[in-house]
Amino acid sequence: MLTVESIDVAYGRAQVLFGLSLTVAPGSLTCVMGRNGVGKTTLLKAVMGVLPVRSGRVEFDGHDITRLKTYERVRLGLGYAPQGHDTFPQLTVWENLQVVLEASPKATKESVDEALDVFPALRGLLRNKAGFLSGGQQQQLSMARTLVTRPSMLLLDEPTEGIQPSVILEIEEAIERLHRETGVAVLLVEQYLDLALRLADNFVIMDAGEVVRSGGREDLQDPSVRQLLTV
Ligand SMILES: Nc1ncnc2c1ncn2[C@@H]1O[C@H](COP(=O)(O)OP(=O)(O)OP(=O)(O)O)[C@@H](O)[C@H]1O
Repeated sequence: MLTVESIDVAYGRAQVLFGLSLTVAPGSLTCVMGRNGVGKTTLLKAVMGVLPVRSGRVEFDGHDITRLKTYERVRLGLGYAPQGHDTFPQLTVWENLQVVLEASPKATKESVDEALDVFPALRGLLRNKAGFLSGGQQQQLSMARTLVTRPSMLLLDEPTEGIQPSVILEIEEAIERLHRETGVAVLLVEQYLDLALRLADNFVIMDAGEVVRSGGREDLQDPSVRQLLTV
């Protein structure tokens, strides 16, 4: 469903991704792991079209999306919850969802309801301003907002980053539930090996802008994998 073929991505003169390739199968959950600064966020931004690729190709659901605008990729079924959750802090939870409902052709009142079914804790907070929510609640809102567009594939950038341990489990359960119940494919950037071990069907490990290891969940137990993730 998603094929990234040998992409190079740079910030000005600083190249960050070097001929990176990966595939994500329909309905699967693939975890992208690797030390800080290896290019995980850059990869997601390139897939979403937030950053241009210098060379290589990105294909989604049979479409060559390499040069498409971000909104066109969203229309094709890609959803993106960026690092640091990125909600509108002055708007209420309901208004945050409504923005997407108004802006996305595929969004309907039912898709808002379905998103809230995945994150039921948000139902009691609909009138609260997003800026006053806890980090964990904002993260849930960010993921719910993305679900409103009815994606067939969701890119999640470190949803557990900076979240207190008691809430991490809640977020993990929500990702598991949304993956299982909606069948959406997930490309998840995640630092916690334990969480990846519980959630991932497949994984890739990046180092210095390249994929250096990939495999199925069972391969994550391998000591050489742990070594690639240790600072
Ligand atoms: N806007 C930018 N301009 C220049 N360099 C950048 C920019 N954003 C990121 N970089 C650099 O690109 C490299 C990869 O960054 P990226 O955020 O993709 O890594 P990451 O693996 O997601 O790291 P982390 O786990 O810390 O989020 C880093 O060396 C970073 O300093």
